[in-house]
Order: sequence, then structure tokens, then C-alpha cells
Amino acid sequence: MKVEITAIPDVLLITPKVFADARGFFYESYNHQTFVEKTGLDINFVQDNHSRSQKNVLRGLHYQIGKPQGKLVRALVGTIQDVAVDLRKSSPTFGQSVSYILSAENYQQLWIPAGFAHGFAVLSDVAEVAYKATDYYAPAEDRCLLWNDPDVAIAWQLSDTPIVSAKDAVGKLLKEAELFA
Ligand SMILES: Cc1cn([C@H]2C[C@H](O)[C@@H](COP(=O)(O)OP(=O)(O)O[C@H]3O[C@H](C)C(=O)[C@H](O)[C@H]3O)O2)c(=O)[nH]c1=O
Repeated sequence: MKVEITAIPDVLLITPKVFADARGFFYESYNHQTFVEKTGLDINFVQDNHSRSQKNVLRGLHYQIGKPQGKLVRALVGTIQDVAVDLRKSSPTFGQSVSYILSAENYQQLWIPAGFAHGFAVLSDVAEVAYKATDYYAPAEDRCLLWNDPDVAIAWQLSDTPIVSAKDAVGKLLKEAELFA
């Protein structure tokens, strides 16, 4: 398992060791001991999520203001552009984002700590995304940062106007959003 620090140091790009043979492949998608040893993070995941979306769907940018969740994200099927936005007011990278292409083919995972908004755009005909969370879903705490906030200026690799939920269509701008310390 390789761990790479991204342009926002607390966000990590993880590439697992994949064992391929004539049958196909095998890899450990998560191993707690390896994760802690390689990242130095002592965290525990309490919830696994799985979503399926068609091409041009954009889910996000979401975060929970109370019960903030760290997320470990991967694409089981297809290809997504996964994005994390730093919402920690005291961070030197506040308001900045990182984007990575996660796909069933590259096996890569993105670790996004609590304090970030997370979202992804589907670049393939369909994508299934699985991700682990460090705290439970808390609908009352759920918040949305507007996906195309000009101050965040994410370069979405979308071929068309994205398909977003009604909730995501009215996400807040960074200058209005509830933030982390
Ligand atoms: C997130 C979540 C949702 N739900 C229910 C609530 C709704 O009835 C339904 C769809 O929820 P939502 O439209 O918020 O799903 P996404 O737009 O995929 O939200 C996720 O998208 C971005 C990418 C994230 O990082 C978050 O994990 C999460 O907010 O699932 C649950 O029961 N548990 C959950 O943990």
C-alpha cells in the first residue's frame, strides 16, 4: 500500500497492492493495521457507504458540521473525479481543493479527513462508489457547499451540465457556509 501526500497535506492518495493473476485480481481494500502504520492516523471507521450514479452525476460537496466524517473513497465500477475542499478556517489551505481520478482500473483511494467537503463527478457511463466514514450519518448536521462556487473554482471534468440533487442545486457558497475552526 502506497500513501502519497497531496497538495493539501492532510488529504492522502492511497494505492493498494493489487495481486493479479490469470483469474483476475485480489487486493485488501482496507486493512486497519496497515492503514494506521502507513498513514500514522489512528482512526476508526464506523460506516460503509455505496452509491451508484450515471454519467455526469455530481454528488456533493457534502460535509457534516457536527459529527464531521473522515472518508476513505474508492470507485468499484467506472471512473469518478473525486474532490475534497478544505473548510478549516485556520488551515493554510482553507478554501482550496484537490481532485483525483479514482477508478475501478486504478484501484486508488482518497483519504479525506473531517473538516473537508467531499464530492465527485461521474466520468464513465456509470460509477459505483464505496466509502468508509469515521462517524455516523447525521442528517441534521448534513451541509452542502455549492459545487460550482466561483471562489473555490473546482475544474470539474464534466462533458455537460451535471445532474445534481435538489439539495445540491442550492448548496451554499463558501462565504456563507458553516465552517470548521
Ligand atoms: C449520506 C447518507 C444518505 N442516506 C440516505 C439519505 C437519503 O434518503 C439518501 C440519499 O442521500 P444523499 O442524497 O445525501 O446522498 P449523496 O448525495 O450520495 O450524499 C453523499 O454524497 C457525498 C459524495 C458524500 O461524501 C456524503 O457521504 C454523502 O452526503 O440516502 C443515508 O441513509 N445514510 C447516509 O450516510
